[in-house]
Amino acid sequence: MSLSIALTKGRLEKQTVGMLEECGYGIESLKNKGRALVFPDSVYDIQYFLVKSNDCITYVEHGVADIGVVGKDTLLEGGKDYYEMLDLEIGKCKFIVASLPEIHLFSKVGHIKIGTKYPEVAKNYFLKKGMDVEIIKIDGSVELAPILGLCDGIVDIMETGTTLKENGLVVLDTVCDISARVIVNKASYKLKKEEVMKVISDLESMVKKNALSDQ
Ligand SMILES: Nc1ncnc2c1ncn2[C@@H]1O[C@H](COP(=O)(O)OP(=O)(O)OP(=O)(O)O)[C@@H](O)[C@H]1O
Ligand SMILES: O=P(O)(O)OC[C@H]1O[C@H](OP(=O)(O)OP(=O)(O)O)[C@H](O)[C@@H]1O
Repeated sequence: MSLSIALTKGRLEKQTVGMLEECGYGIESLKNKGRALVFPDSVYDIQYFLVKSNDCITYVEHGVADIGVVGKDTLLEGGKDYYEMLDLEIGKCKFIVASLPEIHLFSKVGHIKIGTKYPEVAKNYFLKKGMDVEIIKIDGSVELAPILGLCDGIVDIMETGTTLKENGLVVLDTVCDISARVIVNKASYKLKKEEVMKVISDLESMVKKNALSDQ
């Protein structure tokens, strides 16, 4: 049976394609892609498509993609109607809480405003802390918001820490680690189990191989 795999384009794309290639998948069309969005595998009966991270979940939940590769950040913020099968241990970064150093966010009295691209993650974090905050949704360059006074602090992704540092912000807490995950449509898991599990186990052996070579 044929498989459809949704890959998140952007930061995760190159490493995901690299892992598939190392597993022996025929991904030449993904490497020389131009403006195409759908790519046939030259070895297996698989088609890949490249989508934005939120859309990856949508395609998998609706069964248009049997399998998806997407960041844990997007999974924590989005829907839940899929199986999360594997941590690819690529695209590693973390969710952090940050602010300007002079804002004592956790001891601040009165109304607290938090800017973020990830309102669900931020809401759940502050709920667990027992803090009542106002969440302000921002679509990008989140570090700008506290500098301009839109909010007191942010919940955002940190990888190297350069963006925070260059904008004079300090990390106050880590919310959780993030990495790319493989998700599977629930019906595909039952109806195409053999094909789906082959992809998962091929990728899993690559994760193990990468972990060994990192030691
Ligand atoms: N420094 C980083 N900043 C953001 N995401 C990162 C970073 N490092 C790894 N990632 C992972 O890469 C995924 C894709 O990020 P990318 O910036 O390519 O797309 P995006 O979050 O949809 O943003 P955009 O809307 O700018 O395309 C994220 O969901 C996250 O899991
Ligand atoms: O710790 P660093 O290595 O500096 O990376 C973190 C930055 O990268 C992401 O932004 P992105 O480049 O995706 O742009 P955006 O803010 O427009 O989403 C994230 O939101 C931080 O701003």
